[in-house]
Amino acid sequence: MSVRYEIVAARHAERAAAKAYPRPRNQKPMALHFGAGNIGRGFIGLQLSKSGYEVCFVARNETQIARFKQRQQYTVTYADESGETEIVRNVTAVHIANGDEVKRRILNADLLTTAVGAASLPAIAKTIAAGLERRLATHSHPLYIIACENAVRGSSQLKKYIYENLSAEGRARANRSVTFPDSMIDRIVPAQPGDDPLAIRVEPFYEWIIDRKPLRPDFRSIRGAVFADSLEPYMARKLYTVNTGHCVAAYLGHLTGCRTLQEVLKSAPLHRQILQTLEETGALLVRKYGLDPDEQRLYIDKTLERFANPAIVDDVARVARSPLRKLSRGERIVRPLLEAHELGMAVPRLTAAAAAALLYRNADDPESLQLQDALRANGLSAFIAQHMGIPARHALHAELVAAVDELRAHSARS
Ligand SMILES: NC(=O)c1ccc[n+]([C@@H]2O[C@H](COP(=O)([O-])OP(=O)(O)OC[C@H]3O[C@@H](n4cnc5c(N)ncnc54)[C@H](O)[C@@H]3O)[C@@H](O)[C@H]2O)c1
Ligand SMILES: O=P(O)(O)OC[C@@H](O)[C@@H](O)[C@H](O)[C@H](O)CO
Repeated sequence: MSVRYEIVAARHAERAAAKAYPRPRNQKPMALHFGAGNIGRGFIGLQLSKSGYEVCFVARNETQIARFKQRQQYTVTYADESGETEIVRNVTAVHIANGDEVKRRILNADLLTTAVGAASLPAIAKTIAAGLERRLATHSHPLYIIACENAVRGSSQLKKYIYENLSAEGRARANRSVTFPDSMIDRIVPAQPGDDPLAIRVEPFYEWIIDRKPLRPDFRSIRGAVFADSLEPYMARKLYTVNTGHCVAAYLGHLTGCRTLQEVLKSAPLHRQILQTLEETGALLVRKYGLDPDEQRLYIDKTLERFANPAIVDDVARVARSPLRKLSRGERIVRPLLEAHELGMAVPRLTAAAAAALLYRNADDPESLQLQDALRANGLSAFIAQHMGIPARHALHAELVAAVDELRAHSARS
């Protein structure tokens, strides 16, 4: 193909794309969602479809993509006594490696969401930037990009990765028409057994809180989402209760040979330890983020009930996954440890939970093997200082080392 032909073809494509806006009134708004995994199908796709969007998943699994294209719908079943099932309609999918199709979808999207795992944001940012570059050269229709990950200010993180891959002109244009509201999502969607690659089973509870500040009047509301002027307290409450509690349950449960969260919560001593840890982080949330103590107590009780939900089977391995991420400084273990310490609050249970995380090893979890390799190669103290960001001079450092020693001694005895 000659260079001249390519230029003419590209201009033709851009002119055709420019005509796509404004979109005909009868056409549904379009959402492009990266990651057709548990939360993508079990929460984000469902809410977007209910909000009137046509949803296209950007996925990696060929079988799943073929089924999406063929059926254009899938089912979500609620894990409670009702056993109710909803049909999610107006969905399709495209493979992440199909660059042209992904770009075309980005060109026409009104909303772009992600649920790929925080570690995959840099990788998908490249793909999104390539699509944005083309879109922004063509039209300036507003686009909202919301990362729905367990990550602090995930959309802002994604924005940074996308901007690193945009040209200077692309960045200037993106500043005018692309908005990245941060959000917090909560729904337990365990790994799904079964033959159907699309059907999904979810707990009935959900929370999706979106930062209201950057939204303009053109933002199309999302069914079930709540808009908050300050995301921080909601984010901290969820991270330090649901995710810290989950971690404690999974890492302590793993040490005692439990395979599911349901099994862990049935053990009275483990249940007590999880509760006591959440009382520590709860006290921190009340003090630092001004939460109401009674409401926090109810939130903790509800959270433990959700963990124990007998209508789902949530593997310890899923909840414990990626311990290097979970042991990093801004995450669910170290962040509340440091904040509590700064305020002079004692957190022995949380320290013990951190020790359990440090001992986590599962042959199927590559991060857990890296963690154990790092501990073997450089020692516990170096890991606590370098990876967890708690230097040797910090009082918590010695407390953590002591907690790990105690847990190792205890494991050796039992
Ligand atoms: N499952 C839950 O209970 C839950 C609840 C709240 C938040 N989250 C968060 O949602 C995110 C997704 O979690 P999940 O449980 O759905 O995980 P999952 O493994 O079920 O789904 C992730 C999906 O992203 C896809 N993916 C990963 N990297 C990709 C890439 N580079 N390109 C294209 N696709 C890619 C995977 O193929 C997979 O389908 C995580 O950030 C998680 O912390 C999960
Ligand atoms: O997804 P992760 O690995 O960050 O954390 C595991 C679980 O704690 C998490 O997925 C919860 O189920 C979820 O955050 C509930 O909303």
